[in-house]
Amino acid sequence: MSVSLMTAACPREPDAALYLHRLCKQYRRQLVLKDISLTVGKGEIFGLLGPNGAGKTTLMKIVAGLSRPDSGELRLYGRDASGERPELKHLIALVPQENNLEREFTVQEALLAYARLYGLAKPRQRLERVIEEFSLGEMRGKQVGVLSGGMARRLLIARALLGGPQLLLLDEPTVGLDPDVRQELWVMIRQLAAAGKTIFMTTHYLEEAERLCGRIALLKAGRIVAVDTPAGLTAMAGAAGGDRREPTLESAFLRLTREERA
Ligand SMILES: Nc1ncnc2c1ncn2[C@@H]1O[C@H](COP(=O)(O)OP(=O)(O)OP(=O)(O)O)[C@@H](O)[C@H]1O
Repeated sequence: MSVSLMTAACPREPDAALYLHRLCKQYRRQLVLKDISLTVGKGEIFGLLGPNGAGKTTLMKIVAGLSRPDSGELRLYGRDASGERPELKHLIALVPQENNLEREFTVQEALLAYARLYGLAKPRQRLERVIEEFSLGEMRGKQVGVLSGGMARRLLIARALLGGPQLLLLDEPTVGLDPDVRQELWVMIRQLAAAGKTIFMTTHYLEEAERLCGRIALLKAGRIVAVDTPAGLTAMAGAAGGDRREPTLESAFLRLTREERA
């Protein structure tokens, strides 16, 4: 099957929350990201999918400003973000895959410490706002180390929102969580997007991507092989034929990301 790069209802660059053009990243001699071009509109829930080692976390880190691209363009809300960008610091927040909360702190202390570390104005006011929005009131005195996986994840997202970012980067937000908690987080993510936040997320759960994401980019060995809606990607797999079963996002994922191995 030949792979075409499809782009469904791609937002125009001036309106974009995130704009990437021919972005490349190399680690030692390995080219990890190759000519990544992508536009994510404001308020979108956009999924970045791909097999292990495809480059998802590397791309997340670059967008978050934790790593620099070697070449290419990166713009956030119309502003250049490929180099030093202190003025964009509060526009964007990354919720990492691993729980990096200080276990000895209480929920309240963890939030306050973060607000102070990032020099946020009115830290107590911000703290109270996220505690209310994330229903953390009963947990505020609890030690972080005793929180359930779901509560810790909720706290990580609340912490990321303290600075009022417009673009939220979620790296595998529901990994290791039970189905109930996962669904709770989906509701929360949808509410954030409905409130105007842009969500750029990675996940290995195709059902999650299908339920949450308006559009998905499939990354394979550092290259984007397709960008489309979940339905568009599924249809692409169906159109390729060769399989009598009903096409699914999973079959699309497997086809498109296994292509060159065949
Ligand atoms: N700091 C680093 N130094 C050298 N190579 C790295 C570094 N970080 C990542 N890589 C390599 O870059 C490639 C992409 O890794 P990355 O973690 O971005 O993939 P991923 O799609 O997030 O994978 P996963 O789904 O397993 O989390 C891999 O080959 C990895 O070994």
